[in-house]
Amino acid sequence: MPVARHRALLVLEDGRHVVGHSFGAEGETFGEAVFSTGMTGYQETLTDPSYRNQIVVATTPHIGNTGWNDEDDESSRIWVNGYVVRELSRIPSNWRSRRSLEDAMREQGIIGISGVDTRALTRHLRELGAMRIGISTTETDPQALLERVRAQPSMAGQNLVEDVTTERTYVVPAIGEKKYTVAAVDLGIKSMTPHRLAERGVETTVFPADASYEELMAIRPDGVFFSNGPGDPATADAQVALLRQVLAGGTPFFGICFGNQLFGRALGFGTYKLKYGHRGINQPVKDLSTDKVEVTAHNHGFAVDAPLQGTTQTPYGLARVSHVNLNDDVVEGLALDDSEGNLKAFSVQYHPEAAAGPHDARYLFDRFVQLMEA
Ligand SMILES: NC(=O)CC[C@H](N)C(=O)O
Repeated sequence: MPVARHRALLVLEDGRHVVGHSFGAEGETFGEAVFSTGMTGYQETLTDPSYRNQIVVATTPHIGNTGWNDEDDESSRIWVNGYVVRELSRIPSNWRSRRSLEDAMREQGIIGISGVDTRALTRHLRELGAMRIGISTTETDPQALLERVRAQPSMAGQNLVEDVTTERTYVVPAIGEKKYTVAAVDLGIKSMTPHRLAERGVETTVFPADASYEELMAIRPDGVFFSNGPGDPATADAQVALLRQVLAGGTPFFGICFGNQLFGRALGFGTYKLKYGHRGINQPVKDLSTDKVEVTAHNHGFAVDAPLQGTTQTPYGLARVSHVNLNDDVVEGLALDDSEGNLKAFSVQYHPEAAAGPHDARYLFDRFVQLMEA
């Protein structure tokens, strides 16, 4: 049955506007417009806390085909501030589906707009860079909405860790025999990450982002993990200070995405905002230690500024870039070696946990386990 749809208005901060159809909740919403090229995995994308204060534009023209299930959420809720699609599937069909994408969005108050040429919008964002966006199902005047879009803060300078981190410490048990204990700092963690560790015999204790070094060490961890997360890494000084204590103490460390950016800052490198970021599940990354290329899942708008070649002396050891993006040479991984050349700590900018795939980068969890073993 075709649904009669209300009008929705989308306005970008440069004044470009599009009229489409409302889906999900009604009202008005703002954020940073970012495009994702993943053809699958919208449920994982929408529930990724790293998308806090962002409105996702799906380049894939047909979204919602497999509905919404009870298993694939990456966290307790949808985090995006809005969703922009070309065409919404009218009949979701999958054996695991429990409700439609639209029902899930409506239940959680998330505003969507369909009927938008999202490929044209993406080309525009690629040319001009990520920008602020507003969607409204109540406003009809683009100029009025534009003024409210321009009154929003930009993503640079936003600290969003407190919005997404867990209030209480919790434990994700190992699957099968427990071999290692990891202290994970939740900066916006996705549930697949402790799961990948659990599959390898790791029990993960997930801590709030304001946990102290003493609290982490109280569980006598074999390794410390810093998760992905939303916002500007330059605002997370407290967690950078915590990470420096971990590095000085010598506990093996692994970081993903935001965790990679904070590792970079802890080592003395800077971070900067990319023009439009990497979001999708087909980004080619080269592991500089093996020269192997892996196809990887990404969601980042910031990156670490570090020399691609050579090593950098830091108070914690010798730092080097371990992975690089083959599309644009962006730093995709960092490693820290001790004076004997043994790995002490490492991180990647992309997502080896990749719930929606691809799985090329899963070896990184094995690398973390090997590091704890050593
Ligand atoms: N997925 C993430 O951890 C994102 C990190 C950071 N918020 C960025 O946009 O680059």
